[in-house]
Amino acid sequence: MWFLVIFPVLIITLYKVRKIYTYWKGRGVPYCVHPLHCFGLFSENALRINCYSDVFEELYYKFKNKRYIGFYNFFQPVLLIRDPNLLKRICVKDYHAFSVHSEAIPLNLDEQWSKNMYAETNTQRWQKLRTSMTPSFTSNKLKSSFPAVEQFAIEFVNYLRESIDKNVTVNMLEIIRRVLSDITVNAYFGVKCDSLREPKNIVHLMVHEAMTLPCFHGFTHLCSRVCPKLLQLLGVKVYKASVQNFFAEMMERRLQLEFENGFKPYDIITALPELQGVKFSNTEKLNRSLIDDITGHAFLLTFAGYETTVTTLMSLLYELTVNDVVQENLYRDIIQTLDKYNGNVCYESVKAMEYLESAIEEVLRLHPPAPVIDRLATVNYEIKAEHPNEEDVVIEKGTPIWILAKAIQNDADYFPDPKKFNPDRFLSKNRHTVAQYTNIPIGAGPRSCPGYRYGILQVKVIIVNLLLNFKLLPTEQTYVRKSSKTYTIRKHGVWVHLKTRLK
Ligand code: HEM
Repeated sequence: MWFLVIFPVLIITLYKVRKIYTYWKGRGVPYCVHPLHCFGLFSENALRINCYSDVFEELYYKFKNKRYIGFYNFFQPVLLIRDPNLLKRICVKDYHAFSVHSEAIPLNLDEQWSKNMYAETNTQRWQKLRTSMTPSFTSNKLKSSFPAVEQFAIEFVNYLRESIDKNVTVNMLEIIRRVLSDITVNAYFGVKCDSLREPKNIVHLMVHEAMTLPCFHGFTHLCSRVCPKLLQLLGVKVYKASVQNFFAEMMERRLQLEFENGFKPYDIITALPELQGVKFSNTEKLNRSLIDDITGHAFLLTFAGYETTVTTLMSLLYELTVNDVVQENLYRDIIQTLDKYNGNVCYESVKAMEYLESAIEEVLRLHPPAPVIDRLATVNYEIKAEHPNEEDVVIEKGTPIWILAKAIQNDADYFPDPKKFNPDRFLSKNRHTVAQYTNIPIGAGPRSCPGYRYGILQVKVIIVNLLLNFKLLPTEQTYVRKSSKTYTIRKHGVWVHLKTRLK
């Protein structure tokens, strides 16, 4: 009896699954077949079998000479882009047809998350947010944020000097996380912490908690792709309620102080459209839903800016530690530039360090914090055949597009000896050799990163202060490679032997 029910259900399910997984074949798009096909190749990541950027790099080389690849993310067909000209069309020329990001987190899971700039699908609301934020990253604004960042970098070096013996080996990951978390909460929430000396302070612990989004991990991640309704039923949010409340209270205090006493940490928050025209001249309590929205934006800035900056710094520290010649070139660049500025570490002198700029560009090429850039087709879009083995393909509205940034940036056709850390590639005399759209660590087009210059400023100031005081030497642990299964950052951190430089 049961058999009569189960058998037809099984046949219908198999038919539907087969229909999904023949989607790209039916369109004449080269596609990948994989042992874990029924969950899409992304399951490798969700099941913690492999790091997703490694999976994509493998695919990139497997489909050499193809401009795009059909792929399945669980039950959803996704188009992977491997050609720089096609990525230019998607992100820049025909931007209007791909103006939003695909859903990293299902939008109906958390209303507050869906309102932030990255997740916003309404292009008019996105434009308003973006326009309000852009002036916060001009050179003048960055210059005004310099003293605060420099102060944290000095504290960082003082801490290293105080807490270590003359020659010592440290894991930089936890220390860097603490410094950058202090810089971040100071900039957006106006709170001053000393997480170096008080690593268990509640604000730092909460930042850490906020950055480990449950939606991106293990079973919850699998559920968010396969059955988001289940997560809705279970009440799973992007951020835990305790974390949300903690930061909302901090934001409320910050805004009260700002509007009552003219206190100004970094005006990126007060520039937000939600706060335009709002009067806070009296002390009555601020509207909670407004505070929640503003906190949501501050969370995005923290999420988008903190983890990417930590990753960039860790990769740079690693490469400098294992490449002594590059480290010494950089040290020389710092000393020689500072000589021209009377030894002053200031916005202008740091900006003038060309080799430092090139080293950061090179580390972002080699280890981009975001290995894949995504878009969503907002209309049906035709990709015309350009090669004999291609057909015209219509990309249906609603199809996610994933651009294989890291794989492109590590392709020997664009960057000779691509795995070599070689900042010279980006010196002004060599820059013309870098082909357009082959290096996109901050994305491309109108939706590229608005805040990276602030992140890079933090990286520069910390590296300058560190190298002026210490030489970075490798130890056995430095060479152990255990990258995280989900992120590009080295999970076990970067072990460095610090040797005090004699002044
Ligand atoms: C080295 C540091 C950074 C890197 C490598 C980086 C990289 C990226 C990338 C790849 C994107 C997606 C771009 C696209 O889809 O085309 C992005 C978006 C974004 N980033 Fe960054 N980022 C960095 C630092 C920051 C900082 C410090 C902030 C904030 C202060 C920030 C705020 C944002 C925001 C708000 C978006 C979403 C933009 C939108 O959807 O319009 N980023 N970033």
